[in-house]
Amino acid sequence: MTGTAVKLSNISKGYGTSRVLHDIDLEINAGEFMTLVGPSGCGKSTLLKILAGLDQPDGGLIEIGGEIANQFRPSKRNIAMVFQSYALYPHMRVRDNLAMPLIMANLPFAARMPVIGSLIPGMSAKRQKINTAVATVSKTLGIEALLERKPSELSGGQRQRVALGRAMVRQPGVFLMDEPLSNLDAALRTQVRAELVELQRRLKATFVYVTHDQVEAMTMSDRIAVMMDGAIVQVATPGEIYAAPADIRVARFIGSPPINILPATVGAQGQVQLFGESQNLRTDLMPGDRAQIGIRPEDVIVAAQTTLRSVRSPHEARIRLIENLGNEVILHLNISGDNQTEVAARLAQREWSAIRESSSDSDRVRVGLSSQRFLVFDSTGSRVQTEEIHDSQRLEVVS
Ligand SMILES: Nc1ncnc2c1ncn2[C@@H]1O[C@H](COP(=O)(O)OP(=O)(O)OP(=O)(O)O)[C@@H](O)[C@H]1O
Repeated sequence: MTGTAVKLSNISKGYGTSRVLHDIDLEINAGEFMTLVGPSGCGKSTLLKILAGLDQPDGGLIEIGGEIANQFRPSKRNIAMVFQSYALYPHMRVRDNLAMPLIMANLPFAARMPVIGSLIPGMSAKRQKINTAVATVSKTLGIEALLERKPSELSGGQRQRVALGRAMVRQPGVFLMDEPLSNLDAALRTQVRAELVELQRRLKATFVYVTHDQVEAMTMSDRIAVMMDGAIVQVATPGEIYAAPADIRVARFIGSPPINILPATVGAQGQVQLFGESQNLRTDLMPGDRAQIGIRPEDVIVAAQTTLRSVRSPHEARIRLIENLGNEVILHLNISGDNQTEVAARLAQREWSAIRESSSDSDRVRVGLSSQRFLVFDSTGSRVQTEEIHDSQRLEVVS
């Protein structure tokens, strides 16, 4: 099984008067794990259905394996789809559920009858081929022991694997998956997530995977396409999406806890100003423009309030809430003097314990916001390039 490339150009779609997809362009490489991620209602499932042939676009081209596929019926598109509801035939054993797509594609109606079918010449060879394909897929997915069971006798994870097996038997070039893990509990989700990635690498198949879960998107994908309001805002690797989001909506959507967004302005020489103080960063924005600074919670420097160990040019902050996650701690802080500004900071548990031990004030900490870590967005939310002005006042923890 090898993957097939997919290209979507200018895809648009509306229902009634509302436009759901706006000129979508997306190229997916053969053998790539591409995830469509975005908030509920942004158009992910609609795009997947259009790719599958279950819905028609109002405009635009769908190319699968280099061929224009707009007019191809779903069964002719060399794709298989796995939905969140596994849609297994409840009255059939797992073996028959797995065989069904091949039976429908390869055996004429009469040959599907148990008795008459066995009398039609040439059919037993075809049946044999189908049995072999079912055996191969069950071995790949480790579900051989389940073949004689009905779906009601399976766990959620096992059903999910059977649904995947049913997609695999026809050896499609492209797998489309719409939230396939959402019916699984948290522990099983993590396990099946890893299994799916491993399977995709092994099959070298093209996966187009829809989820609203950013953790799934970040951990599974070669590349992620972030969708907002019917448009693709950014297509990039998980690392790039996290470190260099093109848009403030992408920055906010990826990362947990979410990125901190602080209001800023632009000074006379283009320097970024936060809390009225000039930062070591310059942008091409016009003096007087409004800007927004994004800083990830793990990039917020926290130090004890009452010890020598502190932060240069610190902000005083009051601790509003402590979320203890065991291995790490999320602090929700109010920057003093400006109770409107809330900042979340993420620390390793060890770091937090050290701060606690060295501080006599359990309500307050010092916070450093290093401009080196700032992502700067203009007033429309597009990220802008920045340049460091000088190095001498870099914020850092000093002893
Ligand atoms: N058949 C339809 N008729 C009318 N509107 C529809 C239809 N299908 C989808 N929509 C609308 O199109 C928009 C996009 O829906 P879609 O299901 O593609 O979003 P999604 O990103 O997959 O959301 P979710 O994560 O909640 O599944 C939504 O506003 C939805 O209400």
